[in-house]
Amino acid sequence: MEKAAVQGDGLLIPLIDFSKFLDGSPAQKLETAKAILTGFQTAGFIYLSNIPIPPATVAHVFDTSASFFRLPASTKDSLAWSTPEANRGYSSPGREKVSQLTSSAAVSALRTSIPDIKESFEIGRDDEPSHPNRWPPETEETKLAGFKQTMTFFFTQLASLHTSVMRAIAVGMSLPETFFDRFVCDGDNTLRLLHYPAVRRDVFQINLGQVRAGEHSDYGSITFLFQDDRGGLQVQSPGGAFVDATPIEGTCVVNAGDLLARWSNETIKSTVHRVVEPPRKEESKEGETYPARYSIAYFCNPNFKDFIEAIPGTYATEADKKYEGINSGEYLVQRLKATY
Ligand SMILES: O=C(O)CCC(=O)C(=O)O
Ligand SMILES: [Fe+2]
Repeated sequence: MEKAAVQGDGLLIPLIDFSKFLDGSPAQKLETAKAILTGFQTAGFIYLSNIPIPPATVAHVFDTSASFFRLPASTKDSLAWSTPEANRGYSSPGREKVSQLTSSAAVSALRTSIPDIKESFEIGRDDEPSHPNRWPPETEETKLAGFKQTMTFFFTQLASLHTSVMRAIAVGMSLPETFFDRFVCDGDNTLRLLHYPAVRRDVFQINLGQVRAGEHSDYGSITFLFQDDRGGLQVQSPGGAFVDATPIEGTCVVNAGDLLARWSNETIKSTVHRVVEPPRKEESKEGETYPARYSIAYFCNPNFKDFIEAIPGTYATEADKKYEGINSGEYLVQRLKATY
């Protein structure tokens, strides 16, 4: 049986060895698929170990990301994120305020009062002529040689992992293993590099409600999240408390997004999470700083062209369907419009 990665206040996030789905016996494969589905149905979050992406690859992406964020602000600003339709480029601290508020007026009011302390860089699929990626220059000065290649390679590896995890969900649901393949084959996903700059500890005392990333749920099918060892990610329990999702070396956090919750007729949960100041290790002193935190999120979506309606087996009769069908791309753009 799998172990718990996180446990507290009625929240249990399982730690699952994904190699048992990919390379295990038929019995191990089925057991792993069921554990993955159960994790998404109960916590909305799982941790996966032994994913088929080598730790050295992930470490290299983290190093490359840190080099990007060291660029001068003017260079980063020249690559600015432009529109929800493109959803590519750089967002300076305060640009995006993730939250559960849906009116952009309410989000704007919140953004000006307590902006998230973070900057990010979004990369989409690179074969989209109408929405080109905003690649930074790979020159002597930028020290970013190989940036585009590193990121596009990682993007492709994660697109393939998306397909594999959706296969596990299909097997868990007793659907044909490749049921979701045709819905995720386009790779309409977003790789987001995240940097939470070093911040004085007292900022969190002075501004009540100050966070590194506000509470929110993700929008798409599933998100893969790689975090460094700083900590600060928290996941909301069924009782409403925020529980630390402590980093575990060699694992990746995977959470279900709102569109998968809707697609599964709410049998899968899209759980609220946030990033706060790291857990206290010793008594804090005025003026001390928390070091920078880096994370990498890969937001997966059903193909933007696809129409998403309740997965077979998640409803008994038409009347049990909780939502109308919706186009995947339109859904995402509508969600992004509210937060930028
Ligand atoms: O940085 C993290 O650990 C979480 C980021 C996140 O939840 C997001 O960008 O959607
Ligand atoms: Fe998130």
